[in-house]
Amino acid sequence: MASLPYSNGVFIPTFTQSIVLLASIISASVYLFSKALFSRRPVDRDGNAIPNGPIGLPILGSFPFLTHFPELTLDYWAKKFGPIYSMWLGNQLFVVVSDPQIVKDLMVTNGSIFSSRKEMFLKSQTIFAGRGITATPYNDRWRAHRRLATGSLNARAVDEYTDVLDFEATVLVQELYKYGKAGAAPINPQPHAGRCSLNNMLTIVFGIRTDSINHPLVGHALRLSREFMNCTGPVSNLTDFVPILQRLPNYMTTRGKKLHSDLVETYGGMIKEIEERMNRGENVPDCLVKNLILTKEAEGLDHIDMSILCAAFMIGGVETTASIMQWFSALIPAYPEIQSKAQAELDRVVGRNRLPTIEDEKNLPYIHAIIKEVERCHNPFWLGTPHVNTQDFTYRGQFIPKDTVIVLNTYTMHHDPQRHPDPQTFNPDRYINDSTLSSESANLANAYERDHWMFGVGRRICPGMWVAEREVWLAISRMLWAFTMEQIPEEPIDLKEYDGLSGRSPVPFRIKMIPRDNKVAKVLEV
Ligand code: HEM
Repeated sequence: MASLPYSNGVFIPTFTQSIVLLASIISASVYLFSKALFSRRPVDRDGNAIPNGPIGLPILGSFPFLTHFPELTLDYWAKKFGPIYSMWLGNQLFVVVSDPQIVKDLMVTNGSIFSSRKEMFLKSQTIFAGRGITATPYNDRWRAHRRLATGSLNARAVDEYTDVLDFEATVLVQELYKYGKAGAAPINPQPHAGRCSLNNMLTIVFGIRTDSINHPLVGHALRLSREFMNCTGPVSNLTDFVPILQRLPNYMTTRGKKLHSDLVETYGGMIKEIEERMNRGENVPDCLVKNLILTKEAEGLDHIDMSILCAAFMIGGVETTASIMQWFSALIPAYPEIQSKAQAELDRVVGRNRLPTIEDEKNLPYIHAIIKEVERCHNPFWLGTPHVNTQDFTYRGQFIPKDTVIVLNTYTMHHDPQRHPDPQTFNPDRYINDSTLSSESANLANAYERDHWMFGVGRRICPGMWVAEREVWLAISRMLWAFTMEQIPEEPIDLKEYDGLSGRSPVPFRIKMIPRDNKVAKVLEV
């Protein structure tokens, strides 16, 4: 019997044994990896495989490539793998769609299949506790919430509170004037834009507003929205895709639970106050919460449902519109010639004795174009809010199994050089002949003519887009009417970096907002 090569009880292989051992390990690894790979490329009954895409790492999939600026990685892969490709994040299959016609075919034409949501561990299960219109799967609960949301946000409802949006836009410009010391002091417009959006949502949802940027609710509500944006993101949390991590204590889960209780405490607390006032017979202004309280039995809503629905409004409706105003004010100081052109248009149509109003919008195509271009260049949700298909589906010979997460790759579509020549350049002229509202553009028959994809698509398209467009238009047209916005030479503005994971706004910056003439103080009454 051949003696075994032991030394002090430790196995020391000979050269030949080492080769055999190494070869066995390699072939076992190759076998396991290719088996995993094969099982990760499902096929339909006819043998059609899922769309091609990056291979990714074992267990993690493509997650490690998406941690910072994920939209740039998705864009890179779109160029490599084409307008529809797949990727795995942990155990979850994603299909990334980067072509308007494919988006339309899947999410609009087959909207009955592609309109659900994945109940992500952190966002849906932990923070929203299975409620909240944004994260709810395509079911009766979602339908009820969507009906309630649309009732408060559709075009007709928005007409009814345009005076609120108008008032808050004036307050915004007044505040920028005062805090910027009539152009003498540098100012960061971000918190002011945040309060403008916050007040609009507070009025629509709770029938209240804050009277100053120092009101405690301003800081608190903006912190909650920011925390939500920092905790969630369609491809940001490994916990969502590696189920074992969900059972282990971890920092993100703790943060998610804390955020859930803060949202319920804050917005649920405000709902209770309104209900108490209604029970005492006090006059409560018309608002979403009043409507929810009056219909909660008929709609089968409990306290957590109502709290999370209101939280979804306060999150979805504040950081987003504020973000567009913030990107605008971060970007526009670098383009004095665009400002001058916009101001010439405003002076011609509106004059210097009053602020622009929503009725002026149709006569101010260049302002309209500036806003669309800001939205194209700085969509706060580059990855949108992904949809999920509720049935297996084969599209152009590519299999998309049930429960796949479908990502609308808006970065690639917003930077398609065929649709937007020289796409990295900020150039409002590209929209000068597009007089549509985004809510109208979303319904164009030709998907390639849609202005941009910022509000999502299909049955889950943002129901807040009418209010958002009007609010943003009033704020931006008035800023342009009142101020020349200038960079501070020693404080360059970083437009590449951003804050937030799921919704993005510029990192803090300061500019000079110089009143254009002495009519500004007079019209603003400051
Ligand atoms: C610039 C502003 C806004 C942007 C960029 C934005 C973007 C989006 C996007 C991308 C979606 C997902 C659409 C999809 O699934 O395809 C969405 C959904 C939603 N948005 Fe907005 N939004 C904005 C303003 C608002 C406002 C002002 C509200 C008002 C409360 C709002 C409320 C909602 C709600 C409730 C949903 C969930 C819809 C559903 O899942 O059925 N959003 N939004």
